[in-house]
Amino acid sequence: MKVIPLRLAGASVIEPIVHGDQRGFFMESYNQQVMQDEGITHTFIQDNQSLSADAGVIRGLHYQLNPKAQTKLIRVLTGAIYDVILDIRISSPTFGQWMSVILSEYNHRQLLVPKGFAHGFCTLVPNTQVLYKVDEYYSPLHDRGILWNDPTLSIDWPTSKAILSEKDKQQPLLKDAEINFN
Ligand SMILES: Cc1cn([C@H]2C[C@H](O)[C@@H](COP(=O)(O)OP(=O)(O)O[C@H]3O[C@H](C)C(=O)[C@H](O)[C@H]3O)O2)c(=O)[nH]c1=O
Repeated sequence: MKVIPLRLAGASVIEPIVHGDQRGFFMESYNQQVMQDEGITHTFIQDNQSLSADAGVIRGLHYQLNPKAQTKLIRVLTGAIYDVILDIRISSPTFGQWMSVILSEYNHRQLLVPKGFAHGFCTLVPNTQVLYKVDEYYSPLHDRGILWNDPTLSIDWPTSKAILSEKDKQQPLLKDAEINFN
């Protein structure tokens, strides 16, 4: 497994070892000991899965407030996503900065998103299934979001049609969002 630190401190791309043969492939999509050996010591306690039926579905930008903030380990089972993370750690030198990574069933890449980041993705193909591990349970009371097309962020989402939940259509701008990350 290869861990590639990203320019937003704490975030990494993880590239698992893929064993291909004439049947297809096998990979250990998650191995706690291997992760710990790479310094990724989170204890993930919940697995999530979403299916997006169409390309252009945008889910996010979401986060949970402290003390229920979540580290997320994201991968794509089928399809492909343009995954976006936004640094919302108030004292971070990269506060308000975002970056994107393509995760797909073909590149097998995973994205480690630390606490203190808002997360979202845009599907690139129909029937995209995203799996992700989190190290804190879902807490609706602590669930927050930031508007996907906040003009101060100028996230260049790869879609002109943005299929959104009603909740995500009404998320606050970053300047109005409730944030409690140092
Ligand atoms: C996140 C979550 C949601 N739910 C319920 C709440 C709603 O009734 C339903 C759909 O939730 P939501 O619309 O928030 O799902 P997404 O828009 O896919 O949001 C997720 O995808 C973005 C990209 C993220 O990074 C977040 O982790 C997560 O919020 O599932 C649960 O029961 N447990 C959970 O852990």
